[in-house]
Amino acid sequence: MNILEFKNVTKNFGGLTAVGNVSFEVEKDSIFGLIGPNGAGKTTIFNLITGIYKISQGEIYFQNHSIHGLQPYKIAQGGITRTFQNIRLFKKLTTYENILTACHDNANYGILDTMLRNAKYKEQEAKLHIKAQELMEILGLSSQKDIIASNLPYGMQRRLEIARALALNPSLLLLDEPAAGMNPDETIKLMELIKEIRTRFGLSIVVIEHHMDLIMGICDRIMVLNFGRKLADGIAQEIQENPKVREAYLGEEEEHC
Ligand SMILES: Nc1ncnc2c1ncn2[C@@H]1O[C@H](COP(=O)(O)OP(=O)(O)OP(=O)(O)O)[C@@H](O)[C@H]1O
Repeated sequence: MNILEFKNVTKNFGGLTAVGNVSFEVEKDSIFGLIGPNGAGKTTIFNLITGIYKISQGEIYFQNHSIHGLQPYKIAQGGITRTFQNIRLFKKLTTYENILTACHDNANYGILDTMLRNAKYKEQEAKLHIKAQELMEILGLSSQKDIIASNLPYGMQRRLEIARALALNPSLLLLDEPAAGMNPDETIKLMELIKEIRTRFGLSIVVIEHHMDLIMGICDRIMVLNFGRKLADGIAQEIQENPKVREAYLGEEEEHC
């Protein structure tokens, strides 16, 4: 069963086609990799899925329902959350406060409950704190609990962003270059973490990455974009052996890795 389907999706910015007639499917519970050279259209695909950009042509289905025209907050509430290439955190809040704030998006008490500090409020608050604590532990952030986000090492900030995205209980998680700025050791640990959260939370994941080891090591399927067009898709071995991909992307990237 597919959790996400792109059917002939195009996104134009004036005369520029950032994504041109792209179709692909993401199978439920899988990790799907999105790769391609700079400017290939990868982040535009995330912005189309999350409703930040409106598609010019085609259709996007999430759990078999079109998400065309839905506001970003509706799409997030429906179960798609993401991290960003440029980390977005509450920089002056601590690690714990950042996670707890995200958990509060799921709170279902009203202003009156908050003012009265009644049983409903207290019960919900206790649950949110338990959840924030759990996420902090799973993401390996417990020792950084009271550290202000902007003072965290870069790799920890990326983990914190993932924790915040998970706080919204997604069924599809979009990770935009989660290993950017990480050293090889941090990248290997992140690979293990992504696999673990997929299993633990029963998630499907789409990941954009330039680190080929990470993509090839964790993805069930990979799609390669080049100049907004789909160049190839398949399992890691098929992608690695595809001469068009090697020419357009891998050869160039191997030099950087
Ligand atoms: N809001 C926008 N307005 C105009 N052009 C845009 C906009 N967003 C993206 N583009 C253009 O669309 C193309 C694809 O950009 P996109 O950011 O999706 O690439 P990418 O594959 O994510 O690149 P990178 O690996 O560098 O992040 C680029 O030419 C970019 O300049």
